[in-house]
Amino acid sequence: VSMECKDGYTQLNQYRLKEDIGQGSYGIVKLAYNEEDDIHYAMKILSKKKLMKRAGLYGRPAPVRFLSAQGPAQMCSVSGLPQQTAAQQQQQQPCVLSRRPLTAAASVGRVMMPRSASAAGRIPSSSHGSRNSVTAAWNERSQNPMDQIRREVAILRKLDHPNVVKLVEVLDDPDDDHLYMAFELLEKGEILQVPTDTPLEEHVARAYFRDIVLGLEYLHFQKIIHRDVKPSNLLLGNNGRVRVADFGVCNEFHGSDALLSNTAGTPAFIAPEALMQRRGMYSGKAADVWSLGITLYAIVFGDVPFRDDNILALYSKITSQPLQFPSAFNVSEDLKDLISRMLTKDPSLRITVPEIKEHPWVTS
Ligand SMILES: COc1ccc(C(=O)/C=C\Nc2cc(OC)c(C(=O)O)cc2Cl)cc1
Repeated sequence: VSMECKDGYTQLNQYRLKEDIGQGSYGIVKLAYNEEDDIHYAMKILSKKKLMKRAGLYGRPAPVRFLSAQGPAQMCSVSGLPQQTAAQQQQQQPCVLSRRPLTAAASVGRVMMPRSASAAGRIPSSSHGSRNSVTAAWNERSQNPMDQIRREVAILRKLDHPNVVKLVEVLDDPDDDHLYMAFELLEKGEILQVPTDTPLEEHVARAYFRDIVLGLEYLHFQKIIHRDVKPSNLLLGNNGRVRVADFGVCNEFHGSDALLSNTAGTPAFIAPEALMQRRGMYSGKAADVWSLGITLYAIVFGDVPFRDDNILALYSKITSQPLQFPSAFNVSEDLKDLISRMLTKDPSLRITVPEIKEHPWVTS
């Protein structure tokens, strides 16, 4: 992997890295021009050091930071959480968990709550929320983040479906702190930035939704739970087709469903059963359906159904607040019926992917 600068651009083997086109808890995504085939790709760039720090396995633990698209990262004291603006919450910007106990789950962006964290977000004193809770979370998935990345790459390599992103190449130079993942470029990017005053019309939402359901059905068939379905992980190509992206917190399972116990994903999209006080194991497939329901609601109404600047209030709404539709929108009864069935709080009563495929709104 040779890195050099050519008139301001970074050259990475045959790829010329250009502007940033994506950003998230994982790192950044840059537009990359491949000089060998004269084609543009999406180059996801991960920092190994950052990954190791996040897992508390490398040097000083990363401080708890809230990276928001707007302002600079603000340090937050462990005792209290900074009030996140709703927009920041929606920016789904990441929060980096440190080894130190969090009084409440970080409200913005994707969180990996150690198994021991209760819905209150407070990590019970018994676990001290120190290394053991973070490594408890990682143990659930793997000993260290490089294994996690290797698993993510192994999963991506085996996936081949029109509604799942296509990993083309991985560039990993042991001497370079960065890991590069080249994906086929989906030229139009995220299907919708939420919140927005200009949500999708029903027929557009239906076309995208059909693609996403087929992608999710394929993942579940491949025994993978995505665990972070949300608009920013749904990418649109010039051909009008949508692909599911970002397998950074996905789970592989054996048998007919994953039985999950930790909490992962983006707060506004996390299923109620994953947040219950005395939660047992819960179905991975049903939790993906919930996130898909929040996503469908958001692309049609322009915002998520449950939102609060305070993470604990948000979790309380997700688990207890009845679903409401904004009266200002005139959407079909079929669509409201489908969303209601996907956002049924009891996972055992929630609609399943096969049933979604047969729903009148999807087939109409
Ligand atoms: C406006 O034009 C735009 C065209 C393309 C993009 C774009 O591609 C953004 C993110 N891309 C990705 C992110 C991923 O994870 C977080 C993964 C993955 O790990 O699966 C794969 C891809 Cl491709 C953005 C704007």
